Amino acid sequence: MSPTLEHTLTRIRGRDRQVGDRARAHIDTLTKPPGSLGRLETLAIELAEIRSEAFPDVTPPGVLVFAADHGVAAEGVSAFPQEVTAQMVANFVSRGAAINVFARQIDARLEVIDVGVAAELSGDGVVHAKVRLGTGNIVESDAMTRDEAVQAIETGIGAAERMAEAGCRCLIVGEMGIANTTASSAVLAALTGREVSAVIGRGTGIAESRLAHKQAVIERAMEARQANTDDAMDVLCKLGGLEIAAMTGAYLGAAAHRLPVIVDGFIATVAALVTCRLCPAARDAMIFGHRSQEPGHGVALDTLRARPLLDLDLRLGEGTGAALAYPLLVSATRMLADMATFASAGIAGGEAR
Ligand SMILES: O=C(O)c1ccc[n+]([C@@H]2O[C@H](COP(=O)([O-])O)[C@@H](O)[C@H]2O)c1
Ligand SMILES: Cc1cc2nc[nH]c2cc1C
Repeated sequence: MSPTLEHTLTRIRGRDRQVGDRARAHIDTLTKPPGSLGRLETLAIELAEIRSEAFPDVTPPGVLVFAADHGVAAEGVSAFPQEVTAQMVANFVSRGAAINVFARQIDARLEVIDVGVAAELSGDGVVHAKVRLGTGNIVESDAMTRDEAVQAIETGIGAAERMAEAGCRCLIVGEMGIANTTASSAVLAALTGREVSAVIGRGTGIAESRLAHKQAVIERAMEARQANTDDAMDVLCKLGGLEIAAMTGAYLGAAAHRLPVIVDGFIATVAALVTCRLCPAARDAMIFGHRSQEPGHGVALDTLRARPLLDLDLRLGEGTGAALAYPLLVSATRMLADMATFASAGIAGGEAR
């Protein structure tokens, strides 16, 4: 049994600033001009604060990929058919997807979790936690009920908990779901009050000429669903997705376990925004891996006051951008733990000290 959402929310504390101060003081004794390692220094301090350890360790990492389908795919909002979600899950299982390659590169434990793929999947290599066969088409009905959203969130919490119990010290969270940029844009527009035109993009690569159709679909869905924009849970249920809900749970579970969690691209960041509206303290465990090409990602990042580590023009999802950013976290912790100090190396301090 996964821990409940209610219980997990009570366990989330913010960062440990005292430990951060100790890490900062130590960094200022290391053999380099003060501040010269720039954002690697702030990253090391953030990791110390999240882990509540002056010398944090982020190895080994764990990768969670949540897969689900979206009824709104029927409106022709993606460049790919819905079956691709299930087909990509099979690709994750046979270890051929980009996230498999990058997860191997960083020696990560990887779990693929079916929270709502619109096909019966069987066999090993997938965690079977299907809540339903895809969401409702948000133009016609709510995406899911509140009970279904809570079930998906608790699946995410349970997955983060398994990674913590397996000894993972950092989490990477990704997703797969045809049409999920449509659901994510709808959630983002509802939660920020921004125009739909400011938060949409080409997703898997729809033609520029189909963007107006995608915008109209989202506007119709928002008009029909009338979500309470002050209630992130209502927005998630009416306009969101099962993998978005599960990612929300994984972020909450990570925060409850003091696991730094690297947020991936557009969909993952919209899930991070839902998470922070449900539990503002969960923001403290998040490190933002990269800036996706999807235009709405900038809006989501700005809303969360987040500055991602990388900007590589990615727009894949699966957790790939987060996995690519992970080695920087390792470098930050190694810098903190392994560099010589001015005193130990017998090097004269400069004026700036
Ligand atoms: O992570 C991103 O920023 C990102 C941007 C565009 C597309 N994606 C991926 O593409 C799929 C959604 O695109 P679409 O066009 O079907 O809505 C889904 O499987 C995502 O993982 C992911
Ligand atoms: C092939 C393919 C791989 C993906 N991985 C994440 N989203 C995806 C969408 C498509 C279409």
